[in-house]
Amino acid sequence: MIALAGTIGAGKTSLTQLLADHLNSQAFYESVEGNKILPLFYKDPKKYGFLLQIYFLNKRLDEIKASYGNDLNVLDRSIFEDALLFKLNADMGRATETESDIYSSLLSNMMEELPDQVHQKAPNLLITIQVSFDTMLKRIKKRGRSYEQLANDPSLYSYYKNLNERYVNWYEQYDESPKMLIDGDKYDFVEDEQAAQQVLKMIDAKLAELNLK
Ligand SMILES: Nc1ncnc2c1ncn2[C@@H]1O[C@H](COP(=O)(O)OP(=O)(O)OP(=O)(O)O)[C@@H](O)[C@H]1O
Repeated sequence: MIALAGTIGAGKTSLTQLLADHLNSQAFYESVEGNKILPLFYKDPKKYGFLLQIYFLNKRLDEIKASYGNDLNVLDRSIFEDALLFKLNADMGRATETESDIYSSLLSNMMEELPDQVHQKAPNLLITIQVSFDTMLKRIKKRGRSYEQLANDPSLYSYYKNLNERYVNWYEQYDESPKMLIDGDKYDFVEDEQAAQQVLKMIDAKLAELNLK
């Protein structure tokens, strides 16, 4: 399967739809609106940080299993990014070292590839959308989910800034599968049809290079 990656508001959900339509495959979304723990986490990250990660881990594995059937199915977020978010939260004192260790070992246990399994769990391709901090803030504001708004909680500014910065390194170090980067500032594939076509063309070329299309 193809997994999208990128910071909050990068455009993963939109590109997932665009790409699945283009490839005539299935899109898999993790419903943010139906996530009851997320608003609790934003209100009290220390209390709900670990629970939220376990919730996401479970959901992402569900998505991976559901999408096995076709190498071109598209997932709106990769399971591997959650570790980045959790590490950030742990570094901010919102999770204990024990929670962080248990999470890491659970993730690697869940994602271990077994010798005779027919389908791999890692994606065939990871597509990361990279956006500047400025774009990230604009998109979060435009989308307007109340618990994500800086106006309601100014302390989110440093959380978002730190997260955005960490994504650069995370992408460089990611080695679970082939990968590619889309410049989400340069290509506004949501508002600009021409940009959308250019992005799809780049992805097609990468899929051809990997013999997936
Ligand atoms: N592992 C995680 N730990 C903490 N918060 C998370 C985690 N994964 C997602 N979130 C939160 O869930 C919300 C939705 O995140 P996500 O980036 O998946 O979708 P999105 O913001 O709709 O992105 P896009 O616009 O790229 O589709 C955000 O508020 C994000 O901070």
